[in-house]
Amino acid sequence: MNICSSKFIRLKRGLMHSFIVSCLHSNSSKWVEPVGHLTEINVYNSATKCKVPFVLRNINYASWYMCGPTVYDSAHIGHACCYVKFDIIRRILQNFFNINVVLVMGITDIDDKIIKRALTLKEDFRVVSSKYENEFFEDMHALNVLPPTLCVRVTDVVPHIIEFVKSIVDKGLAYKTGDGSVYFDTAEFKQYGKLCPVNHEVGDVFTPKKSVNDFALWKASKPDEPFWLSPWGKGRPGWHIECSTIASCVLGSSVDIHSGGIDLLFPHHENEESQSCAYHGVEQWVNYWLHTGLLHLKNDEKMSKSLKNTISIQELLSSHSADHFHCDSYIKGIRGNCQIQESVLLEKLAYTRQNFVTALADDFDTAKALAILMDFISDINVMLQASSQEYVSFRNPGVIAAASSFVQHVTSQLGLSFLDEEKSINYHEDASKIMDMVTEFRSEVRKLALLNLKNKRTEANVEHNKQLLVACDQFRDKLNLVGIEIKDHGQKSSWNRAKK
Ligand SMILES: Nc1ncnc2c1ncn2[C@@H]1O[C@H](COP(=O)(O)OP(=O)(O)OP(=O)(O)O)[C@@H](O)[C@H]1O
Ligand SMILES: [Zn+2]
Repeated sequence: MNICSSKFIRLKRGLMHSFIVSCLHSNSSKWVEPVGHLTEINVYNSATKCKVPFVLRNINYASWYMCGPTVYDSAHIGHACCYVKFDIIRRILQNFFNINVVLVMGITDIDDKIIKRALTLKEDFRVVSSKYENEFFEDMHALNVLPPTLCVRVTDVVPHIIEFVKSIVDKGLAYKTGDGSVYFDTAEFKQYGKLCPVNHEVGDVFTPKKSVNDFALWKASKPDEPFWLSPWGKGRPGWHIECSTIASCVLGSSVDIHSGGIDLLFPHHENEESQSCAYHGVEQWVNYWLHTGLLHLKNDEKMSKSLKNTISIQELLSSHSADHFHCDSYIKGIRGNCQIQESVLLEKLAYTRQNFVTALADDFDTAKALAILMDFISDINVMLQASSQEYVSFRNPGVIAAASSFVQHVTSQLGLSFLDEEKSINYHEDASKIMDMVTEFRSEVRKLALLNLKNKRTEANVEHNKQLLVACDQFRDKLNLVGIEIKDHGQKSSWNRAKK
């Protein structure tokens, strides 16, 4: 079995040993439990800082908005970490709890960093952003991350953003400054500080903001910068308003899940929640805030494009390790003398099936679910490897096939690259058949040599048979060099892909 080790992930955020019905954190009082369909899942919500029951407003689907990348440079393994984790959660919702997920991703394709990069490269900002957007989705595809249901670029929704900002200004919750920018008035919006407690401090003399917490909804453009015409003059959207507008355009005034790396919790998500509640006139816009931990470097620095300390996704993919287990040769009958305890294995299979899903329902605890699965795999391997010297006449490949197909099914449902290398050989049926024939021919030669050695006819014969066995071993070693592992089991042999 090959499982991309990068996907053995810990999705636990903080210490969350048991489900706490009533959260002790003060934030819980600001969170309103949604009304609707109660699922079996409990989820850690950054809005409550504890696990809460996962309730869908509508049984037919879960609406999910995910902040996408700012496309001014190549994606790195920090992004891989973030999007792979959410991809696994999405697959768990879809494949283990039968929830129809509508996932919307916003792409920041206009921003200070993109403008700066475009100036350096002497390119139009659209050329830069579309290059890195395409590269991002190619990387995600290589990581087996499912594409979003809908992907929306900021530049596609600028008129909607202007309308969104105007509505907040009209409600008296945002103000225009002398340079033609518009700021959200955090002191005026009483719910500000839902995700992260804030002090309402006044602004400093160097900025036109009333409070340090106030943030730009609309930014006046500088000369030579890309701009859109608005009621406040030439400008472009602020960062936070993009996500609120895209998510609201597609998903409306209430969103089940909103996600991103933990670095986005404040101020990005705090600001998104505030301005969206202000725009829609609702108490709560997002019901469940999911955040993933960040990938740091040894010096504790966050891996990020702007710090230029990144490792590319391609580098990661070229060096992932693999594990193997050898059910196929037993099922096919090549490995005959394994000690398979059918009743023990069936009991273990039932236990694993049940506890695997129970772990996933507990805040998508993939670490625990995979530990349960790995335990099961190791039990199978122990039985497969415990070969007796005697030939075992009673074989039970059915139970091994059931165990193997369960493992393959759940790992593929999680999107893990299970049995990839073996699959790639199986896809090439010819290569697989050739290897079967090579192994069969070699075992036939070995068997004859071993039989003749046992009979010990003449000195010359013994020498001759020893040479045949040496030749068989040399052939095995050569195959190993090209990634094929031959294993001898008494008079029979099997083959599989060698460990990297
Ligand atoms: N090191 C990291 N570990 C985990 N997630 C990350 C990391 N860096 C970025 N992310 C997440 O990836 C998503 C896209 O982030 P973004 O494009 O802003 O990346 P970035 O590398 O942090 O860029 P910048 O340096 O320009 O801020 C966000 O949800 C963010 O939280
Ligand atoms: Zn966002």
